[in-house]
Amino acid sequence: MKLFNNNVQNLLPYDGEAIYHEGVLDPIEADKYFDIFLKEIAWVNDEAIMFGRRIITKRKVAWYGDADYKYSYSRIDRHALPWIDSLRMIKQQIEETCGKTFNSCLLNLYHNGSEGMSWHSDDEKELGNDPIIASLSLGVNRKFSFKHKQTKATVSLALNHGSVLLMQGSTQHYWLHSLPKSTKITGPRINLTFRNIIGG
Ligand SMILES: O=C(O)CCC(=O)C(=O)O
Ligand SMILES: [Fe+2]
Repeated sequence: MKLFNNNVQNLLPYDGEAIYHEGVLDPIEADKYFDIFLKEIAWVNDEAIMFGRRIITKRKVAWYGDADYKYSYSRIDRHALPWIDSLRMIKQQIEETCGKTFNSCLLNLYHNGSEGMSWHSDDEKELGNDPIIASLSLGVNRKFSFKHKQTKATVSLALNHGSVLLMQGSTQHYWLHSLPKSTKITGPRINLTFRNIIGG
């Protein structure tokens, strides 16, 4: 495991901080966690209400946390499951590496490039004013993009196997982010976003 302090560089030109750390997990460790999470996480298809209709996504999700937090987005209430050992271990490793603590984790499973995540900000009130989000990527490398809400400036990067992207400061106020779909991508990816739910 690498420490975070070397070569810290903000990818965003203004109005937020996004710091990318390659190789936080070495490939063998990252492979191990990918296999464990694929098997052990209680994956479910995500639901959202759009234009008054209930949509079921192909992407799978799961949400774990310290307590039975209620968290709402896309107009659906979700309840956190209690941590399992493998998640507790990786959470501790991420916390030590980035020097922050987290009380919940939202996981995403993208089976292939036909699944992605559209433009959004993680700005739900449960996350507090300037949320700190640590996003661990496992599996195939995928493109990730930011777009500024006013200037429309974009910043893109690859999120590689075993990397962590830290988003903090005013990022969620000013920037949207997305995981674009790509027909070229045939393999699966698991993403863990560690967050803090305030006053859950
Ligand atoms: O899969 C990713 O890297 C992005 C996930 C994301 O933005 C989210 O869960 O809010
Ligand atoms: Fe997000």
